[in-house]
Amino acid sequence: MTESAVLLNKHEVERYLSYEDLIPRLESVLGKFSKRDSSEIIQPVRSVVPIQQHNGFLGVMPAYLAAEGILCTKMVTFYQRAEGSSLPSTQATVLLFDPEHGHVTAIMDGEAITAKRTAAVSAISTKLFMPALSKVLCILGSGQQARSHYDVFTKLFKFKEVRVWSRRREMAHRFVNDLQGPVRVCSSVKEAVMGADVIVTATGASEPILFGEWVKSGAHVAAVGACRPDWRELDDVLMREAVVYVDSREGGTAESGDIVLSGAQVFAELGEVINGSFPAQREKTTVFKSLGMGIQDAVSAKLVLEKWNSEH
Ligand SMILES: NC(=O)C1=CN([C@@H]2O[C@H](COP(=O)(O)OP(=O)(O)OC[C@H]3O[C@@H](n4cnc5c(N)ncnc54)[C@H](O)[C@@H]3O)[C@@H](O)[C@H]2O)C=CC1
Ligand SMILES: O=C([O-])C1=[NH+]CCC1
Repeated sequence: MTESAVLLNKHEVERYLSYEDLIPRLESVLGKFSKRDSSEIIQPVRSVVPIQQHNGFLGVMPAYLAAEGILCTKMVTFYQRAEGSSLPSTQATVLLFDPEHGHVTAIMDGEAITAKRTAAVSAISTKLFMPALSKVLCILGSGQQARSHYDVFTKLFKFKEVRVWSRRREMAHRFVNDLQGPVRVCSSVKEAVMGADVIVTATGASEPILFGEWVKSGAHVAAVGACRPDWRELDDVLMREAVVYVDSREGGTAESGDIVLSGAQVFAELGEVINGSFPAQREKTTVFKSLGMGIQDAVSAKLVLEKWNSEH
């Protein structure tokens, strides 16, 4: 049956996936997921195969959303690349299935889905947790995630200043040269984050780069990197002093070095705030620790296929 599957490349997926359509679908699915009704949503924690010889990992991320009729899996590889490598560190393919009969209905690029849905979920966290009258956005990292976060954050929020730091200054300049709006390149993480209201960490770091002593009280940190239980982006001080939210409690406690190694307590899932079970503690310093979820890929892929169907 796979010969009838729709094949969509990165360019097509990018064209069909808009943040306007994606954000409400993600809010809805995260809220439902956090109710833990297994007759509605089944999504195990990602299975990860380490590729030790090559500093990489293969993750498999299945999800079934019964009410929406979505059966999906993403296969994603993520590698720790040497400085200066031009290869993407995150690459992915998404398969959609017909849940009734089990055949594949679509095979699509997952890089654009991963970039956009991760940034969209961080934007949802930011809408809920950032301090009122936030003025300064800081992005740590200058790769795919940094770019998608810049795009959606500057689209949705009105920051007066945007700063970027990258471990190689020339990469930060390259990042800024590709953008329309003004962005200040900073020479250190400390310079970039001091006084920032919203901080995005989207790096391949495996040791802390963001220290609590630099983070303004009440700021919101959307922490996207360090998706292995022995990797860190944030230090113990930040993790223990902030109110910590996650996308999934199971994912956070299995996969996040920032949570596991700091001993920080998870306050709530993002979906638990969306569905009203837990409050958004906007007045406190908050960390949203994102690991990525199969349900996020599933609703994104379904949206892409719907758009494609509407044109064919
Ligand atoms: N939470 C989620 O759902 C997702 C998380 N990720 C993670 O987000 C991070 C960024 O991913 P991409 O933007 O796709 O990667 P990328 O390779 O496009 O960008 C990585 C950035 O991190 C920087 N970097 C690498 N090693 C570093 C180090 N030791 N210290 C400081 N900076 C370092 C690079 O210079 C680059 O700016 C990765 O850790 C990746 O695994 C990726 C996809 C989804
Ligand atoms: O959710 C995702 O696709 C990933 N999270 C960490 C690396 C890839």
